[in-house]
Amino acid sequence: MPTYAIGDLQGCHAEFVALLDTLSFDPRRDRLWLAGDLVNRGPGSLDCLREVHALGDAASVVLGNHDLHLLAVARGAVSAKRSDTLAAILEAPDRSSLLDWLQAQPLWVDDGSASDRRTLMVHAGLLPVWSLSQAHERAREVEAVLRSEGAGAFLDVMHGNAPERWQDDLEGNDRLRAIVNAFTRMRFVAADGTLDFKAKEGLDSAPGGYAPWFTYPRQDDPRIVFGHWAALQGQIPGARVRAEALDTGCVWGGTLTALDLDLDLDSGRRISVPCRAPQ
Ligand SMILES: Nc1ncnc2c1ncn2[C@@H]1O[C@H](COP(=O)(O)OP(=O)(O)OP(=O)(O)OP(=O)(O)OC[C@H]2O[C@@H](n3cnc4c(N)ncnc43)[C@H](O)[C@@H]2O)[C@@H](O)[C@H]1O
Repeated sequence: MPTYAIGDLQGCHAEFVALLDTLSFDPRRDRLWLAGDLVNRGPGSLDCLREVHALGDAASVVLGNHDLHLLAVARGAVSAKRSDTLAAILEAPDRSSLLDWLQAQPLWVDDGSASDRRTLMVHAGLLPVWSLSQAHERAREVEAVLRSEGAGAFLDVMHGNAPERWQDDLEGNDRLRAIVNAFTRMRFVAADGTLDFKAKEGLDSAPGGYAPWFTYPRQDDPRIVFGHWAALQGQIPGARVRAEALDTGCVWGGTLTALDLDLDLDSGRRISVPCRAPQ
């Protein structure tokens, strides 16, 4: 029963089907972890959502920034951007069941062990100033709100960069937004936990005083599976944590990548399929 982790689908449905085929994936036997951003930018967002939803318990998903953006657009909290490819989902007859399911997905998935060396998946990364248990608790805070009657009120004000620096005494929507931004939008971070939201390209685009989140050493030693940062092309030079970058930029003309999680970190067993139709 292999478990495969796959990076950002972003509506690349044809490639997703091709990758599952290459893996000979069988939902009765195998398991799938999906690192978030199932939708947007690519042409097959509705099909991706339906396909993953239909996998049921065979798939574990974390929410990415584009998934959360879809939830906010769907309730009219923000307008769709010109580059969004979400219209088919918003007009679909099964829109409600798909969006309800999406909104119930977590920010954090792990292998169920309590160990400091557990394998976990988040969309963007793990904020270096948080311990493993703090990060897990904070993910649970947001997940509880998204599954509550207060979800809409938070989605209405979720977008935004402030507060950029995490502080333990943050409260209310500022606290929730800071948690969402750390888990789903982080790339470069300052040593005090301040996030940068401008730089999106490769490692040489780091603003002064900021470094990739995975270059800060941690006291604990989890194996962190993440997506989000396409320009890394799956590489994390200088990493000081055990991490696996899985967004290999399919929607940008790169590849869609799966990692066999049951093998050792150093085994490097990745399976990729090429983008079929660059955006
Ligand atoms: N709390 C909140 N506040 C605000 N917004 C929120 C929010 N919560 C959710 N959102 C939403 O988040 C969405 C994304 O915001 P954006 O700000 O538009 O997205 P992004 O950082 O570019 O993220 P993306 O996930 O697309 O990054 P990727 O690495 O693929 O691509 C990034 C760049 O990498 C480049 N790239 C890709 N592959 C590359 C390669 N091989 N080499 C170099 N560059 C590459 C691409 O050209 C691209 O410019 C918006 O819709 C926004 O509304």
